[in-house]
Amino acid sequence: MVGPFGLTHCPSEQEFVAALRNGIVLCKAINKIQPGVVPKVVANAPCDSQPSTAFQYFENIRNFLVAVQALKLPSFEASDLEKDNLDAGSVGKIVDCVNSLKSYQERKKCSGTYGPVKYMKSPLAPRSAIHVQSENVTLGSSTPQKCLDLTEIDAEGQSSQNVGPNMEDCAFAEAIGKLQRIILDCMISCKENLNQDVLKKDPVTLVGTILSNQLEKEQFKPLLQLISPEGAATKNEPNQHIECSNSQNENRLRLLEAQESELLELKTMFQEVKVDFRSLQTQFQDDITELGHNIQGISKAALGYNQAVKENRNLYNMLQEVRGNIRVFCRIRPLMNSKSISSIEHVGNDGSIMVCDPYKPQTTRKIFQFNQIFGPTTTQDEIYRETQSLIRSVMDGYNVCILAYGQTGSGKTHTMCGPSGGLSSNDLGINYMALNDLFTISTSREDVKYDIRVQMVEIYNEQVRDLLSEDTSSTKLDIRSSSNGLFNLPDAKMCPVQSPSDVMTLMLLGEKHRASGPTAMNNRSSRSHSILTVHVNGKDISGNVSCSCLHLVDLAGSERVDRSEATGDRLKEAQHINKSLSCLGDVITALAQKNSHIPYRNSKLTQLLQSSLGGNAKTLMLAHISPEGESYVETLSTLKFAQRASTVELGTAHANKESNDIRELKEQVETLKKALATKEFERSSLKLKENTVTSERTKQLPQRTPPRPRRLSLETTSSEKGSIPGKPPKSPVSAMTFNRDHGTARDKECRIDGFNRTKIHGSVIQ
Ligand SMILES: Nc1ncnc2c1ncn2[C@@H]1O[C@H](COP(=O)(O)OP(=O)(O)OP(=O)(O)O)[C@@H](O)[C@H]1O
Repeated sequence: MVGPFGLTHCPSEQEFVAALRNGIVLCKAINKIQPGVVPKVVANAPCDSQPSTAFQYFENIRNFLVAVQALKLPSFEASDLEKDNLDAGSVGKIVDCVNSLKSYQERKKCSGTYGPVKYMKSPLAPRSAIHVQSENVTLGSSTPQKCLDLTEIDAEGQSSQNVGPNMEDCAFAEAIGKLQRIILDCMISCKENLNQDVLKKDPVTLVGTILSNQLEKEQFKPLLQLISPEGAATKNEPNQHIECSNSQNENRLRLLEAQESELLELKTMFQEVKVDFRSLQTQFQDDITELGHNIQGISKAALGYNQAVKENRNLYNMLQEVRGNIRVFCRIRPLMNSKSISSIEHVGNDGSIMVCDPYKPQTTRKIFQFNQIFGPTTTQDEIYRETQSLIRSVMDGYNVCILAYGQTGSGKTHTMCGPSGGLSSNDLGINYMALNDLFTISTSREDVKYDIRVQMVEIYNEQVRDLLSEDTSSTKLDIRSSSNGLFNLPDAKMCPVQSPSDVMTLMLLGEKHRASGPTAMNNRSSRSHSILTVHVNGKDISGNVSCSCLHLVDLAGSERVDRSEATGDRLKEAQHINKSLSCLGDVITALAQKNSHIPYRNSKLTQLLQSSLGGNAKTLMLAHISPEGESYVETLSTLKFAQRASTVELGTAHANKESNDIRELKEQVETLKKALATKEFERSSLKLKENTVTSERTKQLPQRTPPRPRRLSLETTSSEKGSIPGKPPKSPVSAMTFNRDHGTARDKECRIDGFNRTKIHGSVIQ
């Protein structure tokens, strides 16, 4: 059907398969049977065109197999044609396919129909590839079983050619066919591997090498005889000389030239690909370098930005410290309900937070700015680390107050007492960590001796209760106003602590006594405000003393009673909680607006927090928010409250430290004050006596001239003695009033104030 393609009448299986390997013959054949079924056949390239690649040849096979399958003829795998897969099964399949194609063609010719196909079975018995190779060692020594009989197939083609091919022509044609196949095989394998070494060779040398390599193989010896009759004649049959005609030589030459030019083109192509590849590689490297530069620039900018943000925050904190503002941190609890949508839109690393009602997305977003924001993944340790410096300043004599504020269930107790609400020693909150830290500092400072004492109270339904007393029901405490105008709890139990374990025991006791109960918003809701106060008194080796206190306040959570579903006792508690928080809000607002009157007296909570909110303490508010969209209103209210608190200026905090000299002077002042008080007492009783005597005398002698009051003479004498020149003499009454006011004053400022005034009057005493 396709004319001769270089096979002998009885080719071996390898020869047969090799002739079909490029798929050209198969495609041509099937196109004859079914015209156009393989529209594009990649043929052997002419000398002047691009050489076909192994891949393109593979395309031929693939297209052929698709067409065969479409005709429902027995098929084979493309890999069956590969040299390494020449086992009997593969060859058998290929032969079966070709035979069935042939019978299909014959049937079509006879009947013109495409009836069911009966194809011929392969004449090959299944044998292993090793057998096949070993049996076909020499050309022409094949047996009928080992070789394919293509006589019938070739008959048609040969009939059109000259009849009676002589042995010589036949052998030569065979040799040419073999030569073609060898070169084709080599080319295919060269293209498959694209081995640079092969392609680098001079094409003529390359073809020469290929040929000599192949021809040296045992099976091609007869071919060698054909090509080089002299050599062969001397070796084997000296009398049999095969003459090659000029035209045949020319053919061979042309073939070699074609191969040569193909190889050259291949080489050029390879060089071009290499150049392209190199330029691509260079471009890629340039791109990578540029990308690296860009990334470096971006990371530098990011670093700079972070640095600037950090500096900004530090400056802001410093400014707040100088102004003595209440510092505000905000902590966001993790979402408890996975079905809820978060109302937190963004948390910036500069302490900003943006919130939005997720159920009303059209409402405007609100942005708040605090000293620090802690996201839902922040750990207790991280929170403590940020508050540590503040807490540590207690040891340097500063009063410190940390307030946990927020709606019910937002995590205040979690932060202050730990996840278990302080009932377990395994998970700890700021309270415990702070005290632990204070002990660490006290042991590390060997030159200072510290005395640490703890008080723990709660404000439940507007009553102050001692949490460290065994019987809490009977320990209602009264808030007393001290001489310095501040409120305190002199009757609250003050427990000295020596170690963290003492603290733990006290805290567990306190938390056990604290009022808590379940609500719809929190299973274990704190129903009271708890205040843990740590009093620290330090004395160093030179006698300098410091005294300070740390208030750790866990406020009860504000709640909407419709949401907390509080009734009965819970409702009463909620009302008290909300009222006292509202009083706290009023105080904060008044402080923020710098009003002259601050309504501390409106609730027990504000009374007790007066020194922290309006004194010289360092105060930190830890605002807690729940991220659930359902709590958006409460979240907004907490954030607004915290924002207002952050504007409250307390003034620069002072350390309550006294050097030894000051203390001695103060003691001196105290002694002088006492002496003065005694003198005043004596004077007033003397005056009283004198008055009594005078009035009695007046009664007895009404006509007599009234005597000169002795008091005046006394005062004049003393004034003359001790008064400062140019200053008017002081009235003894005013001096007495002063001493009564200041004699009992305990706070530092008043004592210093008292000391100054006593100095003025010191001369009077002297
Ligand atoms: N940061 C957090 N990580 C994990 N769980 C938390 C966190 N904050 C709070 N919770 C959990 O949320 C629940 C409520 O917390 P918590 O009791 O501390 O709230 P609260 O603000 O003190 O409430 P209330 O004011 O009603 O006392 C608890 O189960 C607690 O474990």
